Order: sequence, then structure tokens, then C-alpha cells
Amino acid sequence: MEKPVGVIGAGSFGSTIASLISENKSVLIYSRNQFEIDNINQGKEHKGITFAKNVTATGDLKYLAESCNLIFPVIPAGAFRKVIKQIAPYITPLHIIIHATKGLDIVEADIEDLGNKTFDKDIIRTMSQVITEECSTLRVGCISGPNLSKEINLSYPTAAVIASEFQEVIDQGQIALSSSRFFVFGSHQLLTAELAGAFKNIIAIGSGIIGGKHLGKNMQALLITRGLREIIHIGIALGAEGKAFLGTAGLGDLIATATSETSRNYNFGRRLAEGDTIEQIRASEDEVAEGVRTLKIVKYILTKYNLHAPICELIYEIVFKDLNIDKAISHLMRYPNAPDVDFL
Ligand SMILES: NC(=O)C1=CN([C@@H]2O[C@H](COP(=O)(O)OP(=O)(O)OC[C@H]3O[C@@H](n4cnc5c(N)ncnc54)[C@H](OP(=O)(O)O)[C@@H]3O)[C@@H](O)[C@H]2O)C=CC1
Ligand SMILES: O=C(CO)COP(=O)(O)O
Repeated sequence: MEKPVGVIGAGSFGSTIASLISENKSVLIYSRNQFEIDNINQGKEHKGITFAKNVTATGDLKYLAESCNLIFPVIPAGAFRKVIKQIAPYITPLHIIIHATKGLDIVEADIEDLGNKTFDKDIIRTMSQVITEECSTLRVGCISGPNLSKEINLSYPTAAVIASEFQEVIDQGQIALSSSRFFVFGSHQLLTAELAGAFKNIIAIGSGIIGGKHLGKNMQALLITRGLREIIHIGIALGAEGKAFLGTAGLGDLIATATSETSRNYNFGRRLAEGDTIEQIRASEDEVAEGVRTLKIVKYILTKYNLHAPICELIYEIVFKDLNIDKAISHLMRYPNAPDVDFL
């Protein structure tokens, strides 16, 4: 009998991924929450989805690794390595792992240390690097693109990219996920797809700030365009390929996230602009806005590599240093003349 596809994480996007895959293959989804496991196994609605009968849930990562060859971890970046460490002893070189996480990992430092010092060693990792550091498989990839889970759950059509160095990973991901409502492109630019997916959340926070301040579509378009320029600049400094940021996993996802009122990152920025504090927003949201954590990491990268990215820096100041938003916008509008996108 064909093995099921594993999904680690039954949050918003893990559940969406499980539902997409279930159109092609049976799915075993992991949750650490027994209530969720029972709900899914009893066919009840979970995260707005009523799963097909070929979706079952487990709380046992060993069982998931032994049952599935193809596994999709969909866990927020801050918990990703911890969860991968838990499954790592059961992963073999035959496993294929395609993550969907749009964030970054830090090694040998705490996120709170990043504001105070720089480290000689390279301490930033993408999720595929976390997987290959912790597990015995090299066959890794990521899925990224304009994939707001709420829209996918309403069966609106969209597309994603599976990026990997290995064609077999791309092929297996496409077979598992492709359907008439979900087109899957392939790419060999794994690092770019991962960085683009993480960085665009920061620009979505900025776009939410513009939205919350009612500054209009001209300003929102400007923020997104100049923000894209910055994230390409940072990505290239980290070894990514600049042009790939213009693809579905780059520009495509940036537009979706930075213009959607269902985006958690956009909403985080909007609420800040409307006067809520970071603590108030966090207390009222049970889902992750990855861009807030990524912002701290990007600020660190800017300092360490001596890069200039005024939009990211100002968003950082607004979120973590209470910089007045009107002052930040005024500062941005007076920023010394800079080239448009000539560097590409
Ligand atoms: N939602 C979306 O539209 C999209 C999200 N993504 C990305 O997917 C990733 C996950 O996001 P999303 O699913 O939306 O987030 P959610 O907050 O909805 O869900 C996160 C899931 O991870 C689980 N989890 C967190 N920490 C641990 C842990 N230590 N051990 C086991 N399970 C854990 C949570 O379990 P518990 O509930 O028990 O805490 C929950 O099931 C993010 O990086 C996000 O950027 C990518 C594309 C689209
Ligand atoms: O990555 C996403 C859409 O592609 C989801 O964005 P949010 O995490 O901001 O909701």
C-alpha cells in the first residue's frame, strides 16, 4: 500500500497543506494537542477545514517518520529546530522533507541577544539548513508562494513553488500537491525561496502600517517596491540569486501578503498604526506573525554585514523602539537620493 504523506503541525497552514495533499494522497498529520488529534480523527472541523477520510492525525513523530517517506514540516521558525530534533532520530537518508516555514533560525544565540552583540560565526540558518544539520537526509526543499491559507481553504485557485537542489524533491512535491486549484512550479533556487518567504513578512508589516495610517495605494505600492529592492539587496549579501526574488515565491508572495487583510503580518502592522501595542496584538492573536521575529534577525544581519535597508530599519524602530510612525515616514521621504533598481 502507498505510504501516506506526513505533515508536521496542524496549525493554519499545516492544515491547509494537509487538505491540499489529501486530494492526491492519504495524509498523516502531527499535532502535539490531543484534542486536535481526536477532532481530526473523528472527522470534525479543524481550522475551518473538514478533512477527507484519508487524513488521520497522530501525536507520535516516530510513527509519522516510520509511516511516511515524504514529510512537510509546517512549524513556526522559533520552534522549528526543536521539533526537527524530536523527529531526527527516525529520519533516514531515504526521507524527503519539504518545509513550508517562512522564517529563520539562529544557532548558539538567543533571539534577544541579537540586539546587543554581533557574532564572528555565522549564526543564521534557513529551515532547510536546520533539517540537514539535524537529520540524515539531504533531500530537502521548501514550498513557498502566495498561499494565504484562508483563501486556499475557500478553494480559491493559486500557485506555489517547490524549491530544492534535487529534482526528485521537486517532482515528489508536485505530485503530492498539484491540483486544479493549486499549481506547483519547480525551482532550484532554494536559498532564494526561503529568504524571500521570510523577508516579505517584514514588508507586509510595513504595508499594514501604511494601510492602518490610510496613506493610500501610491504609498503602499512604493513601500512594496522599495521593500522588494531592500530584501533583494539583503538576500544577495547572504548568497541568494537576485532575479529569483521576482518569481512566484518572491514578488508573488510579497504582493499577496503585503496587500491582504487576512495576512497576520499585514494585520500586525495595521494594528500598530491604529495604536495597539505589540503586547496587545500578541495577546489577542493565537497564530504566528513570523515577520516580527524575522525583523530582529534582519536588523542583526544589517548590522553584521553593514547593509543599508532604510525601510526594514524603520519598521524595526517602529515595532521595537516605539518610533513615531509619522516621523518614520517623513524620514523615509527625505532619505538621500538612491538608485531605483539599477543594481539588478
Ligand atoms: N497561514 C498561512 O497562510 C501560511 C503560513 N506559512 C508559514 O507556515 C508556518 C506555520 O504557520 P501557521 O501554520 O500559519 O501557524 P499557526 O500558528 O497557525 O500554527 C503553528 C503550528 O505549529 C505548532 N507548534 C508550534 N510550536 C510547536 C512545538 N514546539 N511543538 C509542536 N508543535 C508546535 C502549533 O501547535 P499548537 O497549536 O499546539 O501551539 C501549531 O499547530 C509559518 O512559518 C508561516 O509563515 C506559510 C504559508 C502560508
Ligand atoms: O505567507 C503567507 C501567505 O503566503 C501567510 O502570511 P501571514 O503569515 O502574514 O498570514
